[in-house]
Amino acid sequence: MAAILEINNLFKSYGAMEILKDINVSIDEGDFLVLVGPSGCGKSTLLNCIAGLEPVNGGQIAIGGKDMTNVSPKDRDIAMVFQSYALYPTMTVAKNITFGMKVRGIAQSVQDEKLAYVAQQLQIEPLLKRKPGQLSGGQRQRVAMGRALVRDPKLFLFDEPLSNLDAKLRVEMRTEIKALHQRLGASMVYVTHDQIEAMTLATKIVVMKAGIIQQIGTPAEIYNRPANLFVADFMGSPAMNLIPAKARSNGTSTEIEITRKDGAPIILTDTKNRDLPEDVILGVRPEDIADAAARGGPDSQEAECVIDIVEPAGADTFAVMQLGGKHVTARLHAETTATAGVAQRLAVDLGKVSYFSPSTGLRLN
Ligand SMILES: Nc1ncnc2c1ncn2[C@@H]1O[C@H](COP(=O)(O)OP(=O)(O)OP(=O)(O)O)[C@@H](O)[C@H]1O
Repeated sequence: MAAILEINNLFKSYGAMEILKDINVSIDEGDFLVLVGPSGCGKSTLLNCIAGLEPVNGGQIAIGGKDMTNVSPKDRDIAMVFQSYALYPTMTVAKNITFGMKVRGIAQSVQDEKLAYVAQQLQIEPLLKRKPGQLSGGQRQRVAMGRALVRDPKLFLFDEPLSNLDAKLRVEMRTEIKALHQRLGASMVYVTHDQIEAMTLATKIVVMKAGIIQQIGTPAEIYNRPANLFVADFMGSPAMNLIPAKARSNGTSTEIEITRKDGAPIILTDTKNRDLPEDVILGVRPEDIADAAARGGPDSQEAECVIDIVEPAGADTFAVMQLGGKHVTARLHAETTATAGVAQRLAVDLGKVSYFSPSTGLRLN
């Protein structure tokens, strides 16, 4: 199957400032690609290059198998939904949605048919006669999506479409966008700085930092096997614990030594004989540290540690302790007996940990 979007060796500068550095990404039809990264990493610039709103300084962009690098935005067979909605305030919802078709000279009967279809898909039929000023933020966002949907493009581009909505509505609209993607099977590229949005929506995630792709993968790959310390820290909330440790292999298994706040060592045995250097950063997700009584998989290893802070959060309780000179968070059951200032027996699931090089920051296992 040909890639619906293929970007090769893309470079983009503003003046002397290089913003995108050697970007290579491709997605298949039906993929939901999320570009995620901190503010200023270049994700909107990359989306604008795909849309043709920004010229590139090197490389190629192909959409639907055709080179579009130098093609004007209107001929790229894309539709874009912006954060600001960009609706015409004086037109009704129906006119906002059909205006583009009217400009392109599409027959009235086809316009009516497409309008009815997207209004039904987005459940905005009762709103068609209203003006944008008479809509809530979420309803405006739906209209903006309706305008993109009627184009029936090869590729939908979304630039932080939910960032103007309040927290509750964001979650609702996120679910709607996911459902819409599943119904339509459309190909989408979506920019966000919200790693949870990225995890929940994407079939494929691109994590960016300072104009460079750090990792491309499915949400599970990115979450379970982050390629470097940046991705490990950025994706997941609370973040992955990154604990300085010493590794010693005895030929059949690997001993991992971490230092407690009282200076005493904790030795955990990783049953895999990993080829690790002596100095490593041990990466453990909060949910992979459990109360020893509720220990998880066969690779769990127990240790005792004084808990500094206990934070009940409804379904879970977070316990914070100090290991290897770092604050370490464990996601425990709501019924945990963990108490601040008291030693607790915990189990770490070594089957799920990551190891990173302290010098390069790259994944080792
Ligand atoms: N028109 C422009 N001229 C010069 N520099 C620009 C221009 N547009 C963006 N930049 C710079 O390019 C870098 C990347 O910006 P971009 O908007 O792509 O980042 P982003 O990852 O989308 O961030 P955010 O989430 O804050 O929108 C930033 O340092 C920004 O200041």
